[in-house]
Amino acid sequence: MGVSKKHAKGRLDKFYHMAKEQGYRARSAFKLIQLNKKYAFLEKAKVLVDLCAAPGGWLQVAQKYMPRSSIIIGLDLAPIKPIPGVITHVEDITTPKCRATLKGELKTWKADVFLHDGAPNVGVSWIQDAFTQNELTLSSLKLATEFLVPNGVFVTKVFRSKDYNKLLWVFNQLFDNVEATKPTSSRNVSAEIFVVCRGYKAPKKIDPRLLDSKYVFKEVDDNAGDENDPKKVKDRQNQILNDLFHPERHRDGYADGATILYTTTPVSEFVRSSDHIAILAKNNALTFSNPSNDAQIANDHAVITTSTHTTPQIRIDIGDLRNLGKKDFKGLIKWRETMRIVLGVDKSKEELRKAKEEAVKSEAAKVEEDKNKPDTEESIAAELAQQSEILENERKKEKRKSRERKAKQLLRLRLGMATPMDIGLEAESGGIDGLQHDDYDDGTGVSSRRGGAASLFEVAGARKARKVVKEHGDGASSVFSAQTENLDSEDEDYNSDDLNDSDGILDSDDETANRLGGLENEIDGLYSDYLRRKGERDPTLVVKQKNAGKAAFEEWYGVEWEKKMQGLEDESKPRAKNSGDGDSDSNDSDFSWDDESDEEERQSRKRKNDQEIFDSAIENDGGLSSAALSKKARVFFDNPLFKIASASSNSGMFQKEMTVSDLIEDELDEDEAISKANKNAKNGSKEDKKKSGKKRNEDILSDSDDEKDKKGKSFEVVRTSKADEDFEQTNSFVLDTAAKYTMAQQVIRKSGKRDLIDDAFNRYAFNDPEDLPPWFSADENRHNKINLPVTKEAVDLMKQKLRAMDARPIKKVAEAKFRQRMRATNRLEKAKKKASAVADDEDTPESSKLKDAAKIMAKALKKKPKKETKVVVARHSNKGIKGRPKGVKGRYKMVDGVMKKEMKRAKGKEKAAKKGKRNK
Ligand SMILES: C[S@@+](CC[C@H](N)C(=O)[O-])C[C@H]1O[C@@H](n2cnc3c(N)ncnc32)[C@H](O)[C@@H]1O
Repeated sequence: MGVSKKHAKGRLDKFYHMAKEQGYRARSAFKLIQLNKKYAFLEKAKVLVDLCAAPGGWLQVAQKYMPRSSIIIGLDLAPIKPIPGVITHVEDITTPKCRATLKGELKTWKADVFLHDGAPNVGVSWIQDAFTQNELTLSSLKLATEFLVPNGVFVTKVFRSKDYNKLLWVFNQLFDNVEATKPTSSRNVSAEIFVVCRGYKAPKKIDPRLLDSKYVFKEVDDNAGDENDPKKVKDRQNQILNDLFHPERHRDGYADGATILYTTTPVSEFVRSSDHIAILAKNNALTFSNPSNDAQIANDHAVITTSTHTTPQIRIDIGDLRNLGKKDFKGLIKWRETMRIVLGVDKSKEELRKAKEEAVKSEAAKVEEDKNKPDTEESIAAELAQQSEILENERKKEKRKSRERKAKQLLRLRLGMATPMDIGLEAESGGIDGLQHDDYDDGTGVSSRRGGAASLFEVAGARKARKVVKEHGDGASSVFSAQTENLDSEDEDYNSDDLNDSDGILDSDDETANRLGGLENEIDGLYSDYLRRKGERDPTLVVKQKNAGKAAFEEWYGVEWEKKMQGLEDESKPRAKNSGDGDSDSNDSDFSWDDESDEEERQSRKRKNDQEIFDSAIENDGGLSSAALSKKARVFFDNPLFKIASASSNSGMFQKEMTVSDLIEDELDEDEAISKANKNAKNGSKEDKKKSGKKRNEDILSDSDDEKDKKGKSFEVVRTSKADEDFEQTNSFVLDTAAKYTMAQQVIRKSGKRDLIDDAFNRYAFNDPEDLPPWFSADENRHNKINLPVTKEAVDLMKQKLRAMDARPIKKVAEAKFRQRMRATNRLEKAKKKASAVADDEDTPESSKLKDAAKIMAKALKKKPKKETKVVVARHSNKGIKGRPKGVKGRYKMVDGVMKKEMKRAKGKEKAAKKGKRNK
């Protein structure tokens, strides 16, 4: 069969491979095998005629299954390669010549079986274009009726269509038993079906109309009259396309009206027709034939054949439309579009573009022409109105933008992010364009670029700025109020253009002041809330702030302190000025967000300022009232412990005015005292040690009054009498050192409290072993072992890992094992393939199939015996030779006599050892 590989590729299925394996020329061989399996007509047949037999798959099957020395004749349009015991002829089965050839071969014989597997196809000269598939079937039946023995078998391929039933009816007239069947080897997507007609009636006379296609089939064109309805044409095209791309829809047969006849259409028609999809669907092939000798078709074909776009692939595709895939169809449709351009039916893209350009040009020329026409009064008025509207819109837009800018600027001013001087200058220069609104945090009113701690002072700065604005007199305040007004009207104006008209109206001064005050309070309130929330959310903030030099300011003394500080700060201002620190006033106002190099300097100045404020606050207060404390701090200091402590000390919470530097010094002193005490405890006599052991804590905490005076520090003497020791030890916790202060801070946090307790256990509390009770020492000796900073589980895990690492085979061994496994897998795969080929072999009986497959698998699984290495002693003729010794096949190893003896001895020892083991 002349089918190109490309077209056959879709058929490379199981039966294709099986046919290849078993030496059949066509996969269709399995169709006959399966039909014969069902109806067993080959084994009994002596004479068989195969019509449309090329390439000869069915002939091979017939030759295999029919008794020896049977007569097998094959006919086809295409030549068939010789098959032993098979006669073949190149014949067209529809011609009388074929009939004569057959008669000449059969002579007086009649055939027991007639086979027909004909299908019109490309690759041979299709002289009978007008013949259809089922007409071919009728032709084969005609031959069969002439040469078939009574009771003979006729097997034919039929395509399911509306003609199918008509054919069946004809078969039933001539045969006793007619059965249609579809072997599994026949593709589901194919509409072919096989009809096995048995028991030929061999009537003496057959009505010629029974075998005449004109009478048997009658074509009805269901689509007649639809051509003028574009919707129907489109729908039909879609339907056809769908069918083309989804052939599996035809599993149950083609719909009525769809043709399966071998039809062709001239290529020219396909290219020119608008119903090209239908042409693709209807026809088996497009040809360059011109039956009506039409001049245009001839011309088109000449152009198309010579065109470079008509590639060999396109020629193959148009020659066999039935075998095309979706991609091929798309390719053909694209090719058609190109051909239409080549033939001048459609315009190319370039031409279309040019046409479009032309159209645009002519339109522009028309507009130009209109322009040059003298203006009428109405057109001038309309144009004027249009222009003024545009101008008005632009003006409004500009106004809105400037209002927004001003509002933002004001907000910056209030948050201390800009100075009134800036505003004054910028206002004078007609706007503040350099401001970036990224610098805002709308939610809290606090700049996103500054840390929370610094913000407190920035709010103060903002207030200061406000003050300055007020003091600045009319000019500055008017700018300020103008901006305030704009900020107030911001909500209304931001989104509404309709309110733009009120832009220029300013409120009175009173209203401005009221609004300003309200806004100010609002911002203050928001900021206080923000600080409080932040403090509550982040317990570590206290420590952070302390580290930043703020000395737990807000957390310990509450936000109320902010106000106090504000007052102090305001007070300190003139002082700073008086002291000649000319920059101090401009500290805040000079700061610019963009000038980051000044940030550090500013921070250090701020810290200094804070320290001053903090110190003076302590000076003024001499302690802190509970009202001034934050909620957390208040809860902490409400503990009766502090009340007792403060009552006993009678000096408020801080017994002396302590500055941050004092606290640090205290801490250093305390450390000194501890180390001193430890030294004494170590170096002194036993007695001293005892004393120091008992009194060490006292010493550390109380220190001598003299020393106290010397240092000028007021350390509290904690213990007054032995009886009070316990009570005082627990109740006299006074925040008089930095260490205690830190501890107090730690107590606030839950985890900190826990850590504090844990850390309080001190194994060095007793330095002298004699201080310890004997049971403690014994216990200590028993349990005091080195405590590794790793858990037992972690060590065990590591041990396991190391063990696993040790157990891993070395690389070479692993590789060898892998190679071994791969070889085994490959062997098994091969065996599986062989076994499945055996299982699929239709010719082998089931019982032997199973045995064969089992044998193959067993062979594959069997371990190959290790090749033995022959030991050859290098003596006599083998002495000193190079290469393989004579008469030795396979693997060998040359050894000298001594080596052989040694090997023997080693083997003997091994054996003896084994024996000994067994005897034991
Ligand atoms: C599907 S193939 C047959 C395959 C065949 N049964 C085998 O097993 O090898 C169909 C064959 O019908 C042949 N054919 C189609 N029309 C024919 C005709 N009018 N005369 C003879 N052979 C024809 C084609 O040449 C083609 O080789």
